[in-house]
Amino acid sequence: MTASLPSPASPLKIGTRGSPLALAQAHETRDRLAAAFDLPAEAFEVVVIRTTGDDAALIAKDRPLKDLGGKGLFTKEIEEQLSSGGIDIAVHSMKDMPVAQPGGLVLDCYLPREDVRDGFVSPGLSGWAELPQGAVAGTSSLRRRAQLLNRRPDLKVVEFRGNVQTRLKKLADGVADCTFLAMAGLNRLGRSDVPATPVEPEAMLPAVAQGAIGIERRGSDSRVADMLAAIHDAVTAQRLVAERAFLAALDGSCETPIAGLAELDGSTLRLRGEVLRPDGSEAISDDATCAVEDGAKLGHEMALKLLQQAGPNFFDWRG
Ligand SMILES: NCc1[nH]cc(CCC(=O)O)c1CC(=O)O
Repeated sequence: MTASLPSPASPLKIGTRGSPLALAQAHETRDRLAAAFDLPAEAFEVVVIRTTGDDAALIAKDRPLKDLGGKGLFTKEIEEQLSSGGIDIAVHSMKDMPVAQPGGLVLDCYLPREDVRDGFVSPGLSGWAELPQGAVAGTSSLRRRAQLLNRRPDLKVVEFRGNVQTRLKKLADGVADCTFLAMAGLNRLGRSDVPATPVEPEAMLPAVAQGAIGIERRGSDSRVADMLAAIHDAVTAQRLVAERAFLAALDGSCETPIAGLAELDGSTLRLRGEVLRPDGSEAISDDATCAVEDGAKLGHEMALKLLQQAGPNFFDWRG
């Protein structure tokens, strides 16, 4: 590499939200870059950026996140800092990222994907089949709510937000009988103490891009582009291309119950997708394969097929 590498005197600035999971992801990114270029950790500076979403979530603790504001609630300030040069890269959970980025910014570097599965958490139980009739599930995810009600219409779902600790406390206090947490988050936080049972994708298809970390950069910054290429995971990228094309064609903001998962078997890509009515009364799904390089096309076509099957008003219905 010809351009100069970061150093303790001139560190590469890594922007992130301040939650424990966001920090863990920023540190993983720093450690991978440091290892790839044989640099000390001090050649990087982790910059915590407070977002409108963080503030809104603090004020309106019991309201669904989707009611708190528009697109990119948790990324706006971070992307502003990236555009203006306050930071050099931004680390994100890809599950929370809109399908398109603001002009001048590029999001095409992914770290190796973690466990994609959701974890079912209910002290003493290993799956929702064991919950008694009418039990209460806590989740703020429209997807998980719709999927669970689709499989167990007798259950009641209540709004459940907050970090891992908060949610476990709510379970202990009896606010709900079970909750769901992404296995990826628990693993990245080293929380093997949390009694989470992984739910197989056949039972609950995960969110698009669940378990994947993406690193955003300025399109004009070729030094950073070269550095990120060294830690980029091509298989994760091929999977996310298909999943995000599926989401984009469905116009999936996080306000629609949508699930999608791509997996590779050699040069074959398998994509599974699901859309649901918010109340879980109906679920439409598809499962198809293609050559790895055709993932975007398959994602787009699968979305159109499901939209056609769903018909008008499918997503409008409020349960
Ligand atoms: N929307 C919150 C969010 N964004 C990413 C993760 C977990 C890590 C991941 O899926 O990459 C979580 C928490 C959760 O779903 O339990």
